Amino acid sequence: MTRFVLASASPRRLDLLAQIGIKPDQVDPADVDETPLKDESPRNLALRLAKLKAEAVHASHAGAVILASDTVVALGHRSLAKASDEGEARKFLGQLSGRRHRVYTAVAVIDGENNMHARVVRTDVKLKRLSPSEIDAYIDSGEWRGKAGAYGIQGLAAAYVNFISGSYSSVVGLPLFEVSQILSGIGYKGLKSA
Ligand SMILES: Cc1cn([C@H]2C[C@H](O)[C@@H](COP(=O)(O)OP(=O)(O)OP(=O)(O)O)O2)c(=O)[nH]c1=O
Repeated sequence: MTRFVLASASPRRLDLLAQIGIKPDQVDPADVDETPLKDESPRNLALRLAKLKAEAVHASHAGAVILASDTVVALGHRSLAKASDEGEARKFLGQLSGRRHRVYTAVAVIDGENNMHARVVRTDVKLKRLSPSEIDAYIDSGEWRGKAGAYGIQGLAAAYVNFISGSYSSVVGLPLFEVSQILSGIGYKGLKSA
């Protein structure tokens, strides 16, 4: 069977792939510059970075299927990526508090013949209005680390999510329906059938 390489350091993405029966032959995270371009929309940022990550890893795995992804939380035209420290995480949570936002996750797959297949999935999410003590407790939990927008829907923050419309798995890090569609489309055989 064609080798499958996950170009991601995210443990969530590995778990999500396992959920649909995919165990990568190798995990080879991509190290790319995630700085947004001037006036780049959150959607375009997620798509560009997912493709960039796939391409960066593709070079060293000829003939393999490569999968990479990127998640961006969007508030209006603003992109909230991973918070770099507690102060930024606190700022992001304050901005998200009580407001609806969008989560864009892009997935990019390069097939065994070097063709790129990419999709972006939008999910709308709302966090309830957070009190200062709720923000403090969440910061103390450390769960904000390494997550776009400084929250993880799959953990403690689930208690604060009062609305979601779209793809839950995409918010966690990988839109499983679209991943499965792309992999079926390229004839990849490692999918678990439902
Ligand atoms: C909004 C949200 C994001 N996240 C995570 C998914 C991604 O891992 C992370 C966004 O950062 P990304 O840059 O998309 O990914 P990453 O740096 O973790 O891994 P890699 O680039 O190697 O693939 O935020 C959650 O786990 N739960 C959530 O609710």
